[in-house]
Amino acid sequence: MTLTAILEDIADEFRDVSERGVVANYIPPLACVDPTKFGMAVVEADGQIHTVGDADEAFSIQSISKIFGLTLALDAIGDALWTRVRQEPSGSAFNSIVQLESEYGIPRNPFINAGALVVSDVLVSHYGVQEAQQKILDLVRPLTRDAKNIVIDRNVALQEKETGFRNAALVNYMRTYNNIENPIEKTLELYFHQCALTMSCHQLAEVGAYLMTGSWNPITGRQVTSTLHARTIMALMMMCGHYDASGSFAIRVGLPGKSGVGGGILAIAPGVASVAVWSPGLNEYGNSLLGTRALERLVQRTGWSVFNAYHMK
Ligand SMILES: NC(=O)CC[C@H](N)C(=O)O
Repeated sequence: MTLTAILEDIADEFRDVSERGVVANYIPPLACVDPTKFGMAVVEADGQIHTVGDADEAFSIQSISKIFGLTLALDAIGDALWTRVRQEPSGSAFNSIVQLESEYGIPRNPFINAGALVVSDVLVSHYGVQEAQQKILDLVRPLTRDAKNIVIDRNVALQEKETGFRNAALVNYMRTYNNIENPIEKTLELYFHQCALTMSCHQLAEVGAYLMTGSWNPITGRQVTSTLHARTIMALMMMCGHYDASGSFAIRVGLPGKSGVGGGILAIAPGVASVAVWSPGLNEYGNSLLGTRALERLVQRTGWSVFNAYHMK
């Protein structure tokens, strides 16, 4: 069976499912997204792409953008980043504050909100708010064949700013431990704008393909980061990419993955495929309900889990 046929099977299976999770409602524009949307895109190692459903419709990638912020921060300051954020799973919700007090304002990892806010603060110190936003766009846009609607949605960023009290609390709290260097408004501004990156599954699978190859984009041949940074990012995706559901994602799907509250997930089969899925309804952990199930199905059909011993046969 071809990959395209497998994707069509998966989309067929989920088309009429009524239990689709709940769209994120704490960021007003995300609350209006149609929960029946479903798209999937797979880029293979040779750059070939397969898509199904709403794979060309742009959505808010939210926390998936933390991958790109982290890529830039590692390239900017290297290992110095790890003095300000750790490399360990948190076992708590994406927006949790509880560990910060007993751990002196040092977040567990760069994929929970507190950690991503530190990454944003690093980028603000290094580039300034405006230039850092441009750096993020300049990182992702050249990695896809068609980047014209990859934008930062200012309305999403603004509306999140107006309701983002929890993120403001996290930054303020870390500042009391001197783990935020800039005025909190600046760090938050970059964070909200980064989260408001908008692209389709088709584009996201192409943009993420530099992780699949271990550092370069298979479409353009362009080197994106170092192999060490790509490996670090994927290890963190495996351990922390789905917050307090990262363990069950690793068991069910077995691929490094990163979710966002817009309902997207980017998952990487190293050396094999870069996969993006979008279904806006979320489970209780804030990860796409059907997106996770679709990835689980894909791996059952292809054997792509990194924990499969099939390649040893
Ligand atoms: N998990 C997510 O996608 C969270 C991102 C969102 N912008 C927030 O900070 O709450």
